[in-house]
Amino acid sequence: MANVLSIQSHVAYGHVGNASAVFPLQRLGHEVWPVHTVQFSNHTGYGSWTGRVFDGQAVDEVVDGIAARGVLGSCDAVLSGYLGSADIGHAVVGTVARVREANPSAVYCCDPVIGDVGRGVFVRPGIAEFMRDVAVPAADVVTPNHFELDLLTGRGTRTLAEVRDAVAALQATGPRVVLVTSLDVEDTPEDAVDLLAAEGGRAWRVRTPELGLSVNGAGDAIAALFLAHWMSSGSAATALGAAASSVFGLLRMTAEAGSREILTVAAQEEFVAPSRTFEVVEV
Ligand SMILES: Nc1ncnc2c1ncn2[C@@H]1O[C@H](COP(=O)(O)OP(=O)(O)O)[C@@H](O)[C@H]1O
Ligand SMILES: Cc1ncc(COP(=O)(O)O)c(C=O)c1O
Ligand SMILES: [Mg+2]
Repeated sequence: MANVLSIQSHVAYGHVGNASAVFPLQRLGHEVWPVHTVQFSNHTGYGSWTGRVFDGQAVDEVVDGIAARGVLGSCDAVLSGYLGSADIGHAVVGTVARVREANPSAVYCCDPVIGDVGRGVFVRPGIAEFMRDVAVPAADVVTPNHFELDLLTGRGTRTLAEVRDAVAALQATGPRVVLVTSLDVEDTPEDAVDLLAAEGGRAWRVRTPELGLSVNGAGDAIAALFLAHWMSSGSAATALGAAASSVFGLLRMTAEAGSREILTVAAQEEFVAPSRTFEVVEV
């Protein structure tokens, strides 16, 4: 079981950021040390929300307090997501350096939350550049969606071969492991969603049905699950299959209930024993 320092947004109502990532990790038996980059009433997909964006100092203060407990050396992973500001991003990367100093085998998983197909870029100016130039190069594992992969690599990938090239280009900047979510390439069927994971010059794909819903927070859940399964199995292929199957189960229940928020709590069995598992194919 791992100790995961999860530095992400928090919402009071609903499930994005830490409010999406923390519980699945706990349900799998991991300890999570959540540090919040923002505290909002609800996710920004609603168009209006209250609450505030914290700053780098606010993140540093909490990490200082954790360090004062003498436990940074037992931190196995840092997970980061929605940042709020580039200043917070610098605090995250500074925290990663502190954790690695205390535990050289700790890993950093960066979910480079920038935007999405359709919605475009939904973070503040400067965040995309910060992700590309600072956070992603510092990471061991990154989990962009297809839109973010293209943006980070300055490409417009349409085929699996182009995606693999872009993933290799991203790996050349630092991260060993890449998970691309919501992959939509030329041979992706209309009614399907692809995901691709790459590690050590190899890549694997999983294909699930596309569900008739559009939700926020699925990316935050899949990044957390992928990291947890990658740490426990040591295999990107295994982690891909497990994370994709769990998130599919979560979203299938969400779609059946017609809920605007993902059913993180009600669908908790899906994190432990997905009701449907999908084949992992090397590509
Ligand atoms: N409408 C959907 N139907 C099926 N699976 C989905 C759907 N939306 C999200 N997912 C699953 O959740 C994963 C993460 O969602 P995604 O939208 O890519 O994350 P993000 O919110 O970071 O953009 C996708 O790769 C896919 O496996
Ligand atoms: C506060 C906050 N955090 C995180 C996210 C990321 O959500 P997703 O997992 O859908 O990328 C969003 C997206 O709306 C958000 O508003
Ligand atoms: Mg995302």
